[in-house]
Amino acid sequence: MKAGMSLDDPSSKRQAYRAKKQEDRQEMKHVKIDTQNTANKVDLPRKRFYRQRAHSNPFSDHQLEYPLSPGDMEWKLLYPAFYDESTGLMTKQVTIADIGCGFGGLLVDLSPQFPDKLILGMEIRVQVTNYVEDRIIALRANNAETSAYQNISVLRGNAMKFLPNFFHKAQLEKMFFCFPDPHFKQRKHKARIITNTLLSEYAYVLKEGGVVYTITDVEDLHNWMKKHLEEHPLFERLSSQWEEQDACVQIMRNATEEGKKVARKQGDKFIACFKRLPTPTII
Ligand SMILES: C[S@@+](CC[C@H](N)C(=O)[O-])C[C@H]1O[C@@H](n2cnc3c(N)ncnc32)[C@H](O)[C@@H]1O
Repeated sequence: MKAGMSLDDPSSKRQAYRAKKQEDRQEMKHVKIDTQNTANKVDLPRKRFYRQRAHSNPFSDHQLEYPLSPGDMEWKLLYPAFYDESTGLMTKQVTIADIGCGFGGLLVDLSPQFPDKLILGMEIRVQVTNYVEDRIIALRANNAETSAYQNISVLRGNAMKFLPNFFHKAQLEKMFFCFPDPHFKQRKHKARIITNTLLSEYAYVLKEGGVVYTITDVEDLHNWMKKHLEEHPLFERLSSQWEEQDACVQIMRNATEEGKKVARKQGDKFIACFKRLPTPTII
């Protein structure tokens, strides 16, 4: 705690809470959960201690850590239960990405739906990423006997800059863009997470037949995302019948914190899903 602060001061309470959580996080973040030890219950993190400005500029030079190439990424630190010590290799690779995962609601709900898939949230804001890490630590520790939530993890990253550093070509099966920042003003549109150039990068890391999921409560942003995806030669819109039968669409509608906020206000939710088309052969 900083000198001159008292514990009655809400900001010092937050500092103390964060410092304690930071300590626990360092200790437990990369730990392989002992499935026999079900005694170590961990409190779920409290969101109010992780408040941060609503927006982080994706063009700023944040101090971000990222691997030089996907082969350099130490995934065993994020998914220790999927690391085979005898071979020194991961038994699975990440195939589902939640881009701008916020407080992690989608990750938590997707986890039991896809127990055999590794799911990664990428989030640019530090405190929000810390919250999700602490949430996953608590869920793993509190469900040690079933080994639940071992398949989800989060990392702090700028998805608009470094995706190909993390993922090989055609590695991903699904990418979620749930309630992305709308950047309403025209001069800010270039900061939107779906643009022509970025779509080519997303197409690179997605496998053929993979799916881009989008949902927003802002109609203008929905039209923008739809237009850019429709115009891109490597994506094709999936039908509303397809959306109706897809389990992820149902989860995405209700799981995320933003989605819940919109539901409370009885706002609209606009959904559009697109399939990654085969890359044409150049003759
Ligand atoms: C409006 S919130 C939605 C969060 C979550 N998907 C949900 O539905 O509750 C958008 C999130 O995207 C994150 N974000 C914005 N730009 C990003 C970027 N370039 N890379 C990673 N995360 C980003 C923001 O920090 C924020 O948490």
